[in-house]
Amino acid sequence: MPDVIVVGAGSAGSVITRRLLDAGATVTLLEAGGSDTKPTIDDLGRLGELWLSPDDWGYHTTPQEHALGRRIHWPRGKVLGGSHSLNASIYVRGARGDYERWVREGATGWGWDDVLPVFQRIEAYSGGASELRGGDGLLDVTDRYPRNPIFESIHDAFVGIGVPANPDYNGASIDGVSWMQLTTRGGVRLSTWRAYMLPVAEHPALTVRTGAWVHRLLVEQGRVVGVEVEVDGRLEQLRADQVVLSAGALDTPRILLHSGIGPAGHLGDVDIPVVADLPGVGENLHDHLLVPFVFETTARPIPTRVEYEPVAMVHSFTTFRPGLDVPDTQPICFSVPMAPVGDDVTGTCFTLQAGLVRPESRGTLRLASNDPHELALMDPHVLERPEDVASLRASMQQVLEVGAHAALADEWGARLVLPHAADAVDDAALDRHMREWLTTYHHQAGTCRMGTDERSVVDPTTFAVHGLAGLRIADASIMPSVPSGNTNAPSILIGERASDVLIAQR
Ligand SMILES: Cc1cc2nc3c(=O)[nH]c(=O)nc-3n(C[C@H](O)[C@H](O)[C@H](O)COP(=O)(O)OP(=O)(O)OC[C@H]3O[C@@H](n4cnc5c(N)ncnc54)[C@H](O)[C@@H]3O)c2cc1C
Repeated sequence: MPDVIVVGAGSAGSVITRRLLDAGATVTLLEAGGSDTKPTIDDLGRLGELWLSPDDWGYHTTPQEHALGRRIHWPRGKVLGGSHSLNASIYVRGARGDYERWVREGATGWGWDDVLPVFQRIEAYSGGASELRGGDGLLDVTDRYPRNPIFESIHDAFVGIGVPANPDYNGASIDGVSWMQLTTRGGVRLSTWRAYMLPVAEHPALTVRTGAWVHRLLVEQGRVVGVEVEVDGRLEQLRADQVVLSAGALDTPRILLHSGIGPAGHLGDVDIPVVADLPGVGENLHDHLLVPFVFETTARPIPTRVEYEPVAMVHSFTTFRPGLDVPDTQPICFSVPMAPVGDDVTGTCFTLQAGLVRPESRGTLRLASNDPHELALMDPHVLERPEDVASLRASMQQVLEVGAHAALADEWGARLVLPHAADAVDDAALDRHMREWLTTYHHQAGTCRMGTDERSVVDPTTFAVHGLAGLRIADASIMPSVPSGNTNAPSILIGERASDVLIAQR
């Protein structure tokens, strides 16, 4: 019998598996997706080709009332490496205040001073080790890559409108405009699957099963004893001493609900017998949001992308909302159009995406039925809270100012083509654009949040699910609230800290 079953070979699950193997455990790693050997995975600039491909779960939200009733596509990695195999590989720890907020939200032991050494342990930072950065971790983090000149001008434009340049947003402060730090090696995507697991792929105590879709947990007398998994259309039962769910913010709660672990009322509605009445499972669903502004360059073309060149290199963190100690906005800039433009646009295009990263709106993930094959109902309630609209509006106004700065408008002849400048004249027009074009920033979190109150799901110290033995959860679902930056590094952090606990308790 294997010691541990880990469900999900994504950002967190790959880390946990490696650390457990190093500590002498026997591990079965179950991954619903397949191998990560495609060139589109290697090359960060081709990430868009992976969306709605077999490597993407291809999820969509329910119709969003405050986004003109649109269903928003939520790509999620269904492949070794998980979402780290189809993301932009931007490495952002988040702000000190994000983790202090986690503590206030009930995640005891997750303050900045607790997490900093773990971030350092993860990183092999191109800038080298310091009292704030790690130099010899398993994951390469680099800002040393050839820079496309359009990004030099975008960076200059941010500085030109008064945003401070920050040479290391993962250092003393997150604030300001920065060159992104990416998880690549030799220019090629480096997921945690590749960094942590490939070197031990032949380990005798490791079994990796791809195409293994876990439907539910096996629970006997309050103890999780294994999983039911679909492989090639057939159901199997696998047993272990411990099960770790690292299936991500959308699939971890889905597996729990199909196991009868969740709000009793909802489970009754979909005819699933209640194993544990945990009202917080599937609650607190939230995400970061983006709104694209596409500019055509009429004075000179953006140099053609070369192989492995990332299409995003610059981002910026600013706090607009009064009373916050962390940024509420993080615009992200692309050297390509990130939304369709009209036939009249013949030049090259870049995109400045306004970004909301301190959302207050909260939604739910629920089951449509007791059939594990059926899409879950994911309703993040985007833009329900007025604070979110205000922050996003401020970010939109900031990127319009950046686009109009001489570094772009004069040097490149940048002109707004989405929305057309004539359609971006007043608040009402910008509000329409926001709701029409809003997309995900891909940072869903919080659906099994850590805490000790009655609506929390996971104990912040042990990673155990309240009231159940034999089960741990370690992925983006346990974040009490999404940090003010991209969620990959915090998910890896969660994987590292969960493995510490599992190893200590063996
Ligand atoms: C398109 C995109 C771009 C992004 N860009 C960035 C970025 O640049 N920087 C950043 O910091 N963050 C980014 N993110 C977010 C970041 O990748 C995620 O927050 C992070 O990967 C989450 O890690 P996780 O371990 O929680 O889940 P995942 O990495 O998603 O891992 C979950 C794994 O579980 C598997 N799984 C799910 N259900 C089952 C099941 N029932 N049975 C078996 N296996 C299952 C999945 O296939 C997957 O491999 C992006 C995400 C996406 C989708």
